Amino acid sequence: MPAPLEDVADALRRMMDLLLRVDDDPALGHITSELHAVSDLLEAEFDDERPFDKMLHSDAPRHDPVSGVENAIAPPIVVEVDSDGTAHAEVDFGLPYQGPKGLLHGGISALFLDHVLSLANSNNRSGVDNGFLVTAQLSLRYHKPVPLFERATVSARQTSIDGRKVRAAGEISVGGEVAVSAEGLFIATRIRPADVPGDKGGA
Ligand SMILES: CCCCCCCC(=O)SCCNC(=O)CCNC(=O)[C@H](O)C(C)(C)COP(=O)(O)OP(=O)(O)OC[C@H]1O[C@@H](n2cnc3c(N)ncnc32)[C@H](O)[C@@H]1OP(=O)(O)O
Repeated sequence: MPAPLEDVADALRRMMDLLLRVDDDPALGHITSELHAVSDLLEAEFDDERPFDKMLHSDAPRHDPVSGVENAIAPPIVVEVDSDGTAHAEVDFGLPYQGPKGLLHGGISALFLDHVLSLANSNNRSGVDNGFLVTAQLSLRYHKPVPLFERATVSARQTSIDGRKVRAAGEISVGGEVAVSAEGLFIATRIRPADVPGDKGGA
């Protein structure tokens, strides 16, 4: 059963989508008041439960803007990793991710590719220094627009390990055709997870 915070994030996703479907209307003033009332309630009743510092260092995968089940910005996608190390996820991008009319925003493509390339690397770290693997370079090629409301596959695989430098490549495909391809260089930081108090996950 999903945790209550996941349910709340899901309700917020529904609302963000609906808000992009309505026209500007004075009647929305009522909705604004209702939303502020909900935020006031959150501030008053729950604000102290997860101190900001704790939130920054724990359970990062639950908060991130791509897979984070507690983050309404995330669809969220579920990334699976095959035995050969390929990471992949399926996603139907909706209106919150729109750039040109009916098409995916190019920056959103970069965000999702960065994330899935990163997971392809973090799931295959043998021989890599034990720092956080962070993106140092991300190069994208936009071959075709990605249509909204169609099943897209985001996939990635590690391509090389060279000391602290790890490379991965991937693509967003729709209908079996590559729409966006990416190559990324990830570097293991000198700071290690063990140096960060309370860290439970992340890049
Ligand atoms: C929950 C899932 C989370 C998913 C997270 C998705 C991934 C992310 O979003 S990570 C966040 C975005 N990225 C960042 O914030 C990174 C910011 N940059 C940094 O922290 C640093 O510049 C960092 C760590 C990349 C490199 O710094 P530093 O450790 O000092 O590197 P340094 O020792 O100088 O260089 C190491 C090697 O990398 C090379 N290098 C360093 N930076 C770059 C770069 N940007 N491009 C190419 N090469 C580089 C150097 O030339 C050097 O190569 P060599 O060993 O051959 O001489």
